[in-house]
Amino acid sequence: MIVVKFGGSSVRFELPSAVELTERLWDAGDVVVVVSALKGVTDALLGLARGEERLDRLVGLHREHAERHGVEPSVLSPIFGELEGVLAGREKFPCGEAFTDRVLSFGELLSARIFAEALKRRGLSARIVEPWELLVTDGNFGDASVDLKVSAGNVSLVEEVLDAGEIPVVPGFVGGFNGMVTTLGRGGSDYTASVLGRLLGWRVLIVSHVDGIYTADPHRVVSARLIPFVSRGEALVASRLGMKALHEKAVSAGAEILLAGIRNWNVGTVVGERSSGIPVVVHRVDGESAVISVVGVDSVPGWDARVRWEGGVPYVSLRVPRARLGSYLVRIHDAVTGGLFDVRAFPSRAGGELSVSA
Ligand SMILES: Nc1ncnc2c1ncn2[C@@H]1O[C@H](COP(=O)(O)OP(=O)(O)O)[C@@H](O)[C@H]1O
Ligand SMILES: N[C@@H](CC(=O)OP(=O)(O)O)C(=O)O
Repeated sequence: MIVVKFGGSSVRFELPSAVELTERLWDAGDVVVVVSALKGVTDALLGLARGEERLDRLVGLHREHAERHGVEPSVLSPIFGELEGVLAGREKFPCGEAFTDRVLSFGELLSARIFAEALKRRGLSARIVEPWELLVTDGNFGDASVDLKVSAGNVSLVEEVLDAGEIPVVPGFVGGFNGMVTTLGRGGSDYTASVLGRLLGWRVLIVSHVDGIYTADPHRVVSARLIPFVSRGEALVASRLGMKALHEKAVSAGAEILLAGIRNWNVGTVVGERSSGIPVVVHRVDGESAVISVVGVDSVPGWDARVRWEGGVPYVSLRVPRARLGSYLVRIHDAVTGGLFDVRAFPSRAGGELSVSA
């Protein structure tokens, strides 16, 4: 039994693989699917809410995506009709933030519809579960937190779908508060999955373009290596300091999280009790400078930086010019991993011990 979450890159660029993985997991046991909006769509919806984006571009993008994957585009028409109504009725919302959140929620609603239809095309039964019915939030528009106690009472909405032999497809990133839609913060679909994992008592599989958590962003540091086990404390600090592979709130929700790549389905990292004791180099941009932090160490050889602690996890941070972020990342990564980190001493991925199964 597993909650599987597909990120924006996976649903936009690797939909057949995501659907096939879901089918394999479903063959092995119960599955709940959580999807993000197609990559780039949440930003486009933000533009739409601000009057800076055209609706027809979004309609075209989704219709084309549906068609490419054998899904009849007209299934999306009622959702676009609803979005048009929302855009025309801005004054009905109590505040601008409530309007924006409602508009943003359409990205996940559209991708869930396409995903559910794609599952049906493979002969599987699937049903969308309304996320605002399932996850009750604190009403903090744009960055809402889920009330776990209250939401626990709604898990039956997922169980009913499973009992009917159907795969529940839950649009991520969205919850509800007093009849209004609230979003859970950018990147918040991980959080949706983790909350569902916690409420159901199931493990969570986060599937994205990367196989797991690396010693640094693998798109920036070619020598970065996968870390098989990352403790919740380490993951929390790393995501808070800018590590993009996993949302901070997803870690806090407390479920055991497996991270896997969409192309090979290998589980590269497990986030839970265990730690591999390997540092993670993370970064975030802050205006004209960038802050590089190394999580899991109390010093960086050759750099004068003060150690800080959070939840028993040490880390050091260094501010560098933004324009030189790339070269600093490589230098710092190699300084902290070079001596202590013999790649051969660690399995390159936890997949050797753990396979993706429900
Ligand atoms: N330490 C890290 N380990 C793994 N990925 C990282 C790390 N730091 C940043 N990232 C970034 O996190 C992103 C997560 O994958 P992505 O495919 O963008 O997610 P999604 O499927 O949700 O769109 C990758 O683009 C990767 O470059
Ligand atoms: N679509 C939302 C939520 C999300 O989690 O997306 P992704 O899984 O693509 O990071 C966002 O862009 O913020």
